[in-house]
Amino acid sequence: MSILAIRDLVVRTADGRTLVDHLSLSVAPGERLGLIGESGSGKSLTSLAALGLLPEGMTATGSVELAGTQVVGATEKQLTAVRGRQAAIVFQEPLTALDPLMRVGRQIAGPLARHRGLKGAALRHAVVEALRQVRLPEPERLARSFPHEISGGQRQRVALAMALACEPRLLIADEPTTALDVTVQSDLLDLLDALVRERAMALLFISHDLAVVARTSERVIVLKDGRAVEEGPVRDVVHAPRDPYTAALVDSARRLEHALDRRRTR
Ligand SMILES: Nc1ncnc2c1ncn2[C@@H]1O[C@H](COP(=O)(O)OP(=O)(O)OP(=O)(O)O)[C@@H](O)[C@H]1O
Repeated sequence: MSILAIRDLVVRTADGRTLVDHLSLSVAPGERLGLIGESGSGKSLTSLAALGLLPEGMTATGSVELAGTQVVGATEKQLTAVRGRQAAIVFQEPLTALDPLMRVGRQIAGPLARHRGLKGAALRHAVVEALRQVRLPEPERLARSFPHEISGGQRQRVALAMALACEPRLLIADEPTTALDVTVQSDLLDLLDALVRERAMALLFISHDLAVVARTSERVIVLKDGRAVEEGPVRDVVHAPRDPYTAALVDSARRLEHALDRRRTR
């Protein structure tokens, strides 16, 4: 059974505009699926719909089954039972997930206490361990910091530690490295890849960047104007795109790669 099965998902605004248009996708346990498309293609709305987190006024129809729970039309109580434990999300901007006025350690302690029932010394130990698992140096010191006192890359690792605290079976990563500079981005992708493999977690990786998706995912779905235009193993899609839109994405990724290569050899 899939950990996430989306069928005929339609997301509309209150005034009736269709932003996601009959999208179907599924993620098997342990599978890594990439969702790619340019800005505004509906990637984020799809990821939010998967967790029942669509913005106020938007409606979803169709079916979104997350670990066997129907998310479309679910109550907040039903959603709370699957969020975190079954699936967790990391966003492009880690500050979205972090409270600027709370020390990092306390923020990670929240989900750990709720989901694992830890407290006192055991909770403090688990917080440090969670920070260590996302390869943060000096986790004891870091736990005492406020989000603004640490770097962007460190903040994204903290957001990742929070998402992993409940040991979800599916991690949704929505452009998690876009706000970071290139070397930090590369380190975070390596970390994400290692964590997903170590924990045999499924991954839904969302990005506008084909090179990044190729690095993180086995299979990819190409989204354009809220519709899936192509789907297949990453290798096939990159080497022999069938849809003209995908071909254009591949072409621009190649041109960028060549330009970078030329700069490197200069
Ligand atoms: N709260 C909202 N109200 C109205 N329209 C919205 C809202 N959120 C998103 N949209 C519109 O829905 C469409 C899809 O947005 P979405 O954020 O899913 O795109 P995306 O592919 O994730 O793009 P990006 O990479 O820029 O985040 C866009 O046209 C966007 O303007």
